[in-house]
Amino acid sequence: MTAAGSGSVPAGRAVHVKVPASTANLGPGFDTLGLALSLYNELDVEVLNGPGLEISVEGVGADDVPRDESNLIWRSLAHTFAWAGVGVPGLRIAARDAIPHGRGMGSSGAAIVAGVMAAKGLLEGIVEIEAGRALALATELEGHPDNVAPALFGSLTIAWMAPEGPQHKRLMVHRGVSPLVAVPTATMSTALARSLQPTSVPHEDAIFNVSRSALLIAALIQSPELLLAATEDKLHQSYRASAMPETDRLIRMLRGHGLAAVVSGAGPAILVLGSDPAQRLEAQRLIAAEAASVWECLLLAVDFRGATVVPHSIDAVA
Ligand SMILES: Nc1ncnc2c1ncn2[C@@H]1O[C@H](COP(=O)(O)OP(=O)(O)OP(=O)(O)O)[C@@H](O)[C@H]1O
Ligand SMILES: N[C@@H](CCO)C(=O)O
Repeated sequence: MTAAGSGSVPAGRAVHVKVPASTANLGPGFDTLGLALSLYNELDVEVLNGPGLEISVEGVGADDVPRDESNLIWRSLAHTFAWAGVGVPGLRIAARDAIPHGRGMGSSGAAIVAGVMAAKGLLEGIVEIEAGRALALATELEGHPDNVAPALFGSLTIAWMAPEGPQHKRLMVHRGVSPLVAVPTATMSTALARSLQPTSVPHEDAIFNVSRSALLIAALIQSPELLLAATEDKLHQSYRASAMPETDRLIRMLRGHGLAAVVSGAGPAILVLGSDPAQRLEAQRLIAAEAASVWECLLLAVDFRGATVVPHSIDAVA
């Protein structure tokens, strides 16, 4: 369905977009649960006087990002304009990236959300893009909603697919919950990780994950002391472990010390959900002692705001 908009975006219109990283699954909540984290990609987008596409990228992973129409941010922006029924104008896009690619911190989701939000800002007054539409457009490109929902709305999100499209519920997180993400130098594509999943699982494993997912919501919003039990999983991590053996080994080690460690998204980064700040410092110490050189520990806060877009003066656009 498209919005059949009329009109075009005037030259000189410019927006600034900020999108948080996200960690999906959180153990048992495969393709459903996600948490926004305080690490951000930023973007300036300006409408040119004529046709064209100029993309500049700075920061983490900049060398790997295409500068043409295969760029994920541009594809997402163009997808949103196509839904709006408005032609894409010539654009200058300047990206500053902090979210590492292919680690399980929602870099593709953030790029997609950046494109949707940039389009939303540029189309303001021409075609309005409501929150539910933004989630639908982003999910169409990402394939599953568990990263794009927290990237869009912030905090902890439950996302699910309904006949009318993806839906979400945003929840506040208990203030004791203290995330740490341990990021390795190695990467893992989400597509590869998903290819390792079986098409069906034993009924008892499904029951196991239903119980832990329900418990995990209680642990995250009310009872962080339950996080270790609540982050157990039988739906995805064991099937993917052979593709990321060091991640698997460190998670077992951390969980053996009573810490709620899980694969972050499709990996290979590790998410530790401390029930208080001291727990994640303990996780940081244990990781440094075991695997210092190739793992960077990020002590992050939960982002409660989600993606933002604001008009931007062109004088300030590089
Ligand atoms: N800022 C960006 N600009 C353009 N493309 C990006 C950007 N960030 C990520 N991408 C694209 O997304 C790909 C990584 O997506 P992938 O789903 O494999 O990993 P991820 O999103 O980091 O991890 P996960 O989905 O497990 O959280 C990159 O190889 C690149 O093609
Ligand atoms: N739920 C997704 C998150 C990564 O995009 C997966 O684990 O494949």
